[in-house]
Amino acid sequence: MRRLQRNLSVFQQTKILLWKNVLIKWRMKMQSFQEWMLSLLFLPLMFIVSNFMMYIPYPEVPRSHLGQLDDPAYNATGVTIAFTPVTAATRHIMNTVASKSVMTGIKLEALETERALEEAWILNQEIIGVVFKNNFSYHLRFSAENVVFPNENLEYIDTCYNYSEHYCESPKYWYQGFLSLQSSIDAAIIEVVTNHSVWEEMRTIAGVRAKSRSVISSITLEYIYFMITIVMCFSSFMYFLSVNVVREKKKLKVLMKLMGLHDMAFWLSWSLLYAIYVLVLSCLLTALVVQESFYTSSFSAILLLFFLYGLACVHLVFMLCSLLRTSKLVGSLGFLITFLFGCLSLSVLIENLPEPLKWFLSLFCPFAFNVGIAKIFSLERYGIGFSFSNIMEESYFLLSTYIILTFDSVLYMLLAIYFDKVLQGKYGIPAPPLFCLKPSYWMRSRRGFPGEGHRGAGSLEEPPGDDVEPVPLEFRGKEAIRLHNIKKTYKKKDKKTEALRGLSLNIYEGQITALLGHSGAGKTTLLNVLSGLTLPSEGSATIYDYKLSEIGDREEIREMVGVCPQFDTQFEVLTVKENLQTFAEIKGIKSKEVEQEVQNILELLDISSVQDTQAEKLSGGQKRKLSIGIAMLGNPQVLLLDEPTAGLDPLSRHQVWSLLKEHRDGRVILFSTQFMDEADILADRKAFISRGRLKCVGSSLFLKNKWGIGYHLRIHVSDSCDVENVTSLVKQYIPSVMLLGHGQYELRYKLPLENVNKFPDLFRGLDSCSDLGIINYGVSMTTLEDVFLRLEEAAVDQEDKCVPGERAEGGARSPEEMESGSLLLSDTGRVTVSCWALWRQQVSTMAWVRLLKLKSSVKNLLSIPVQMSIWSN
Ligand SMILES: Nc1ncnc2c1ncn2[C@@H]1O[C@H](COP(=O)(O)OP(=O)(O)OP(=O)(O)O)[C@@H](O)[C@H]1O
Repeated sequence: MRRLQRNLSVFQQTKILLWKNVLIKWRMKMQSFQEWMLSLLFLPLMFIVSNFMMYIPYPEVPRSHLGQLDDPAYNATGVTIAFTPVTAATRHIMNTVASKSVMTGIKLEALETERALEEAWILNQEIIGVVFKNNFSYHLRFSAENVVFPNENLEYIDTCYNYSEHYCESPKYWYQGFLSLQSSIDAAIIEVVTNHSVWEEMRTIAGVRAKSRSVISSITLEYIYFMITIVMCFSSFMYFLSVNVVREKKKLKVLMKLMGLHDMAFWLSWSLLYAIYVLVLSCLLTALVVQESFYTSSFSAILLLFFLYGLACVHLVFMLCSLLRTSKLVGSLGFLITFLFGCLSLSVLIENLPEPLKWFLSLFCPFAFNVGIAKIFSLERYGIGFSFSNIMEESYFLLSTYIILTFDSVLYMLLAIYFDKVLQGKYGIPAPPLFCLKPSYWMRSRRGFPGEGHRGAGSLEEPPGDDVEPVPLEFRGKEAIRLHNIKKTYKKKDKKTEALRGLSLNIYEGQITALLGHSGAGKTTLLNVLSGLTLPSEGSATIYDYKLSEIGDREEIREMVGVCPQFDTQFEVLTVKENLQTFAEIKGIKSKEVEQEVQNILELLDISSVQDTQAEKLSGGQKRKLSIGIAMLGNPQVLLLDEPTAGLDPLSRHQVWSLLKEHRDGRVILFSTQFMDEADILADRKAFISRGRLKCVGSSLFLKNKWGIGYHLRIHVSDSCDVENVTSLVKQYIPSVMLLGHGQYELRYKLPLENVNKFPDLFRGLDSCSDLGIINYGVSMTTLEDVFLRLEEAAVDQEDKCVPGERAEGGARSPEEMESGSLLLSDTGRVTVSCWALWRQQVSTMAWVRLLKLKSSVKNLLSIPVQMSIWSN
């Protein structure tokens, strides 16, 4: 066995997969083109949105005279002013205000604390509060509806309903008494401190509203369009990424994992490729927004914000891919999350959200990103802009946006790896929810490789019985795979399928073992258990004493096993050679040996001529050969092949047989097949499985003897032959002969096994009676196919006895049944419905199919909380 590089680092595997991803992207030019076209569409869209205001004719609010401070129409009269704290100075100031201000009929209330002031306000909401910080500075506390509502994003921007001056917000300060009170307190302080009265000057203060275009409705609208558009800028990447990742994850990732792929490498390779995509698009977007909207901000600071957001979106897709099974679901949910949380983030434009809620919502990257964008808008209004130079001062908030987006990215990635490990896919063994707390996960067992002095410690004996042929002495102690009472039950709602029902078997090093059985017997399930694609429901299985049930041991097993699954697994757009190179490197074959190993496999399987053909363009047989080649990379110690020659032409089958025979010494080869001749020629040991149980195991000779049907005699005869005469002749030598049937020119007899010694006399007799019309004859031994049919018959009989009146699913049917079944088929191939009815039928059928698919998608979505609740229990 070729010694593979153990513990190939995540970095090395990522590099291999990244290169593969780049190749795939390059080959799928059409998809890449669409992806980029859709992404680049955002540039003109952003341009239009950024200039949106220029296309909407918003009327201006004109400059207007509000009035004079001593005009009683604009002055609050008879108000209650509560002030705090109460000192001699504050009391003096407030008394001066009450006696000299333009405001008339003021009632003063002195309160000890600000808290008392708030409580008084709850009882009487007409109260205006004055909170002195010292003798010269104070806060005015007005009811929210009497002043402009403060907002960190929109402060200093006037809000005017209907653009009419009367409905603007800022004059509230004038009309609701804020300015008169402020001026009065200022005048009182000046008088108290300087002993100089300014009350007369104060009366002449006039209010003027400046001409402006800034109205909240239009500004908010502009922001809303901008923020919703920009938050969706990576949507097209998200969609195409989900399609690629889900497709690869479904089939190829399982196979790559069987070869020792680190989860992290798989995700990182996609992440790195898309990081480049995100970077390019971020540069273009930044160039645009810096030009059109964020004039004073720096290019690099905005670029980093876009980049971190793009990366978080990519990792969000990874997390969804781990949770959901179809790319449509992932794409739709990704879009929904981006849109919903993008919209939700608009709330920061209007409300000051509580900090904990803001932090929580920031766990969703679109929200965190848009909060950052809103903050940049607010900085832009001050003319400060966002840059690295002011990140610790004015833009410190943006620093937290960077940190949150990075945190989100890492969190999504870790969750993607976690869900990928613990959620049950079609293939693969889910890890327990707390797998990372188990020491076996972190510590790999080191019991040495086969051939390092390790051999069969604590071996289980081959299950005894008449149906199991003892192995020759030289194989004793060479048990490489031990299966003990393996059961596998698939449960779906109330339906239970027992694929394996307590199967015990030893498989030996140096032998080729075939698994035979009817369709649905459990061969694939058994190979899946051994490959680590599924866990048995009961029983134990070991490969060279490494237990399949232990996570740590499974890692060791992966290094010595080569698997060819029933389905073909290749990267469709990569060529045969590139596929082999990729898998060879993932397996850990040293880089400088990869080329030689790939050439070797290409030659051994005779596929050198198609080495530069993309896998999707190969014939079924060529794809199968490639699958075998992938399994044989690195010359693994144990080869598990599920129907390796299905779809191969006779010549290719013989090539594969020779190849496997050449590799038999010192290795374990286990394969399943439907072809009895293949098992007969290739396998040293055949294991018949029927309905999940081992029926018998041994060499061809053992099986034929055990289930001995004897020999078949075929006599070719002429037209003049009389069947009776020939049969009597044969009976003279072998009385128990049985006529199986006859055609016009052929008679078929069954000769019992125990009469072999009489065969020479029989042959002599047949030779001497050519006058009976005998042209020639031949004898053939029982084939493995006969054994198979016999075993199946016996299994059906047994099943019938066990469950009267009930036949197991997938069981063999009698010829009579088959005949009656065939009557169900239409006797002609004619279409029996009219054109219009056929169209209706097809439409309703397709609609039904769509509905079923939708149902399965919904089920998939709903299964997530169920899985979660199972863990929590
Ligand atoms: N994922 C699954 N869920 C439910 N039942 C399954 C699943 N996989 C296999 N089965 C059932 O388990 C039984 C054994 O299937 P298996 O694929 O192991 O048979 P097989 O001997 O390999 O058949 P074939 O030669 O046709 O591939 C069948 O009845 C099958 O329907």
